[in-house]
Amino acid sequence: MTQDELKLEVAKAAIEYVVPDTIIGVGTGSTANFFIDELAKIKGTIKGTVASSEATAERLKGHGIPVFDLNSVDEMSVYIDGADEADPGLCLVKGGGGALTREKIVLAVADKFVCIADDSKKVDVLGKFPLPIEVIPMARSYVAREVVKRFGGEPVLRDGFTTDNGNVILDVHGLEIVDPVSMENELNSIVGVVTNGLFAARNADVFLCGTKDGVETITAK
Ligand SMILES: O=C(CO)[C@H](O)[C@H](O)COP(=O)(O)O
Repeated sequence: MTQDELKLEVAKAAIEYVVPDTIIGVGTGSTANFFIDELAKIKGTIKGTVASSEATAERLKGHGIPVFDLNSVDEMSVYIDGADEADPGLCLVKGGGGALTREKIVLAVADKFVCIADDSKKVDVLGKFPLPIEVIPMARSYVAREVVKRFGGEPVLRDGFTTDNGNVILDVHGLEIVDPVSMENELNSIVGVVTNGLFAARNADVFLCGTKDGVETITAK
């Protein structure tokens, strides 16, 4: 099975978690795109969606799926999104597509987080994938120095990339992430950091993991 076939399988499986007559939070990335295409087939059963990026909003609207401004939404049954890494406790690294901040905001409103990914994203310890940090542009050098001072690693500016919020991304290579919750909180306390790609303080509730033997449903250990 190709990676795209695995992504399609988890996207289909995620449809089971779509609650009729509610608003659904939708993530960003290639796996989320497969989910959007599946959601289009049952669009009449939901009230609508909130998108975690401009790209996702565009794809949803292209299918004729209603997209609400988060400020007009106070209840969301589920948030469905991909990940770059998932550990056994379902703490995640996200932000490979640069949408981490809006993803975290949309997730904050949702009752449940269903992560969808192929099994290449399953890891024992987070940190092989460079950790994205969204940073206010004028603070990038300061934040990079602080990250190295506090955690080590090598922050690299994502060249030519601006987030939907007008900010830059530092991808931190070579981090040893032993305590994802405390690292997430401490990184967020550095002035100039908008947010970082650790989804640990609020982790996934369910991980639908695409394997060659089918979709494995994993809940946090
Ligand atoms: O966090 C993300 C975007 O900011 C994505 O969920 C993550 O990068 C996974 O993407 P893909 O499904 O394309 O592998």
